[in-house]
Amino acid sequence: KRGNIYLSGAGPSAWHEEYPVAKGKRQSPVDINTNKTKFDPKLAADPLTIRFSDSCCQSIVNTGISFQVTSNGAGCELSGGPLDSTYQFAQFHAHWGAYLKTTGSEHTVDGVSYPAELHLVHWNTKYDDFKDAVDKPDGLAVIAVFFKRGKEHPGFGKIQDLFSKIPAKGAKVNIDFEFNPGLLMPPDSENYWTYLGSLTTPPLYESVTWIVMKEPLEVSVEQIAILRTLLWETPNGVSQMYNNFRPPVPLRDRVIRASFG
Ligand SMILES: NS(=O)(=O)c1ccc(C(=O)NCc2ccccc2F)cc1
Ligand SMILES: [Zn+2]
Repeated sequence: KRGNIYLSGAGPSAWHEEYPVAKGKRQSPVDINTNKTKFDPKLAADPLTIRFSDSCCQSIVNTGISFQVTSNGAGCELSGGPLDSTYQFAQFHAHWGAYLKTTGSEHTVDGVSYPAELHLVHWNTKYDDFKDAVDKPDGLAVIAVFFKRGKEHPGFGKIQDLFSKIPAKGAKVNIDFEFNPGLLMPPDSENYWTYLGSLTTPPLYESVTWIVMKEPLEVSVEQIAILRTLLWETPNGVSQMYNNFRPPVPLRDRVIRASFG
């Protein structure tokens, strides 16, 4: 169906036709070549401060290209590290691959994909609101957490239990239990890479300071499979949602900094 940005036309490789910025200087995602990242002691000197609260997640919606847990941001703020101001949490969603495939994440590390990638989206509070911030060069900060197959993650499972309630694009339910997005941070969230990039879906605004956690979060193989039980529209009708990721694009004239040596 026309509406599916990954499956209509030639998919991500055709986005530049409608969104010329797709071939811009600070697009995302990128491959993180660990031989070319640069340790920046300033990132360690001013540690990233990630604050989440138990009461910040209001609802979960099927956006037609992922699930999205939306927050009013109360008590959920990000500052320090590469950031020059305070960013407020707005939502988290994910991107993933297909059954029995190793692809799925958007960022890759030394050319290697993870099966899925979580994005925790924050907006710069120097702007009035998310919509005002979304297209400014310093408007957004997104924490990316890779998922890897391992032990079950009961916390994420509580969110996945809601997937059956949002079967179609636009479907939305309230989250009536406490869920602290901090549960989705990897055990060690001091080690990260950071670079200036963009939204990874149209309109691809070059407004994101990316903070990519080095350590992946373990979830079970079943939980990776449950991501694909969400549904989306395709040219052949409604089907399981998968491969909702943009592959890496050229780094161009950027250096990815590391918070660790
Ligand atoms: N995958 S990601 O890089 O983390 C990403 C984060 C947020 C958006 C978004 O808010 N799009 C809707 C949107 C776009 C433009 C203006 C307002 C919007 F709500 C898109 C991609
Ligand atoms: Zn995303």
